[in-house]
Amino acid sequence: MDVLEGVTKGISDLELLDLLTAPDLRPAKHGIRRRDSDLDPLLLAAAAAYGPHVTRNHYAHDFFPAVGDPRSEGAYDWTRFQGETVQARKPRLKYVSRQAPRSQRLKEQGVVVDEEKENGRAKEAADPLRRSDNLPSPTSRAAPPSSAAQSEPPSTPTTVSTPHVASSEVAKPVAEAAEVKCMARTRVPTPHGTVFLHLYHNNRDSKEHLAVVVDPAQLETTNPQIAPPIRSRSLDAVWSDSETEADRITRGAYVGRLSPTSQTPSSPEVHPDITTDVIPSPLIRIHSECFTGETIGSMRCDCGEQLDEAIRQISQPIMLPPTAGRPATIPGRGAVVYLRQEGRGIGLLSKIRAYNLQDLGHDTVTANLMLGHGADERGYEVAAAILRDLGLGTEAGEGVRLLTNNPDKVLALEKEGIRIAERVPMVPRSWQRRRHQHEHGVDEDASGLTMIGGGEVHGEDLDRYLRTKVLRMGHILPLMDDLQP
Ligand SMILES: Nc1nc2c(ncn2[C@@H]2O[C@H](COP(=O)(O)OP(=O)(O)OP(=O)(O)O)[C@@H](O)[C@H]2O)c(=O)[nH]1
Repeated sequence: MDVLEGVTKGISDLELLDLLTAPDLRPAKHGIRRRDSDLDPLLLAAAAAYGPHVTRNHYAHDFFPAVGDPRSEGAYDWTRFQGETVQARKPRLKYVSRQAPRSQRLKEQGVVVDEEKENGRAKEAADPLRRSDNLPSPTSRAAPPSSAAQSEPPSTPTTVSTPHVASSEVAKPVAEAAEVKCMARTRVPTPHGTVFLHLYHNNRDSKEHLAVVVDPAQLETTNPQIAPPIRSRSLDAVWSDSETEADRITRGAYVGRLSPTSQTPSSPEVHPDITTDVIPSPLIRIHSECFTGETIGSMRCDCGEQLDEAIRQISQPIMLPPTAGRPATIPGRGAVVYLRQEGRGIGLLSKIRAYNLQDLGHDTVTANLMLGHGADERGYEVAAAILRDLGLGTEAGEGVRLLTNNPDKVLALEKEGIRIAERVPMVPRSWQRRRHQHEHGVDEDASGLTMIGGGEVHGEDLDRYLRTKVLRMGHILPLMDDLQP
C-alpha cells in the first residue's frame, strides 16, 4: 500500500485507472510490477464517479423478511413473497439505533443549534415553490404543537438527558384535514369564454389537481364587480419576503387582465366574504379525470361531454332581478374542480381492463369488483379543500350549486363541510335530445349544443353505462327506457 501511495500521490483517479490497466504500464519508472486487474475499468470509473452518500452494499439489509432465506416461498424475489408461515417464522433481526438524533446529542452537550438551518428548512420555508413545502409525506403529519407551546421562548440548553424514544412509541399522528396550495393560475380562452386554470398541490397525494374557474368579470377593470371574485387564497398569499412582483405575476397572482401594459399583482386582501341575496350561488362541478372520454372522445361514457357541458353551463350569463342602476345580467361564475382520479379512482390501466370485462357482458360496477377494486374508489377531501381555498361553499361565504347526479358526491362534500345550496342535475345531451324529440315530435339533431368534439356522445355502450349508474349506483336521473334511441 505504501508503495502504491508513493506512486499515486498527486495523480487523478483517471490517471490511476490508466496506470493500473494500461497495457504499457511503466514499471521501470515507478518500480512496481504490472498486474492485470480483475476489475473492469469501466466499473471502477463508475464507482469512483458516485459520491460517498451512496450505499453500495445492500445484501445484508433486511428489506423484506423472506429475501435471502431460500426456504421461504418467494425467496430472492419479494414480489413473489406470500407471507411468513408460522413454522418458518424466525426471529426478525431489527436494526434499532441506540444513538439519539444529532440535534438531541448536541443539546445534551449544551451546544446551541439553529435547528432550521441544521435541517436545511430555512430555505424551504422561504421558498414556497419547493416541492417538500407543498407535498408533505403521504402519511399523516403529526398534529401541530399547541399554541401555548408555540409561544414559549426557546428553552435554554440543558444537560438533562431525554431517553431516546423508538419511533413506534411516538404518539400517533392525528388525522389531518387535506391542505392545498394553488401553485399557478392562468387565463385560458375556451369556446365558452375565458376561464382561469388553477393548478394545485396538496398534502394527500402527489397529483396535480386542477380548478377551472369561470369568473370573467375579474377581467373587467372599468365596471365594479357585483359578485365576489372567485380567487384562490393560497395563490394570493405572500409566499416569502423575497418574493418580487414579477414572481407573483408569473405564478398568476395578479388582478384584472394581464398584458404587456397591465400588470397589477394581487394582494391577500382581495377576498371579501361578501354574500348577496340577489346573486345565485356559484355553479360548481367536481369532475374526475377520464382520459378516454375527454381526450379521445370515447362514447363508452359521457365524461368528455360532461366536462364541456359543465363549463358551458357555468359560463351562461346570470339574470338578476331588475333594479335601477344595476345591470340585468352578470357574467356566469363558478368552477370545475378537476380531480386526477381516473377511472373512478382505479386508474387507467384497471379501467382499460374493466372495459374488456364490460365487453364480455359485465356492467361497469361488476367489472370493477371482478378486478378487486371497489365500485368507486374516489375521495373528495382534496376537492373540498380546493373549494375552501377558492372561498366556495364555506361557512362565511356563499353556498354552492353542485352539478351532479351522484348522491355520494353530495354527501361526501357535505361531510367535508361544504355548504351545498342546491343539486343541479347533469342530463346527458343525447338523453336531452331524445326526450325533446319524444315530447315535441321534432327530429332535432345535436347542433346548437356546443361541444368541443362538435356533437353529443351516444350509442348502446353509453346507454348501458348510464343505466348502470342509475340502477346500481343510485344516480338521480330519469331513465330513457320508454323512448326510442
Ligand atoms: N372504473 C370505471 N370508471 C369509469 C368508467 N367510465 C367512466 N369512468 C370514470 O368515471 C369517472 C367519471 O365520473 P364523474 O364524471 O365524476 O361522474 P359521477 O361521479 O359518475 O357522477 P356525476 O357527477 O353525476 O357525473 C371518471 O374518472 C371516469 O374515468 C368505467 O366503465 N369504469
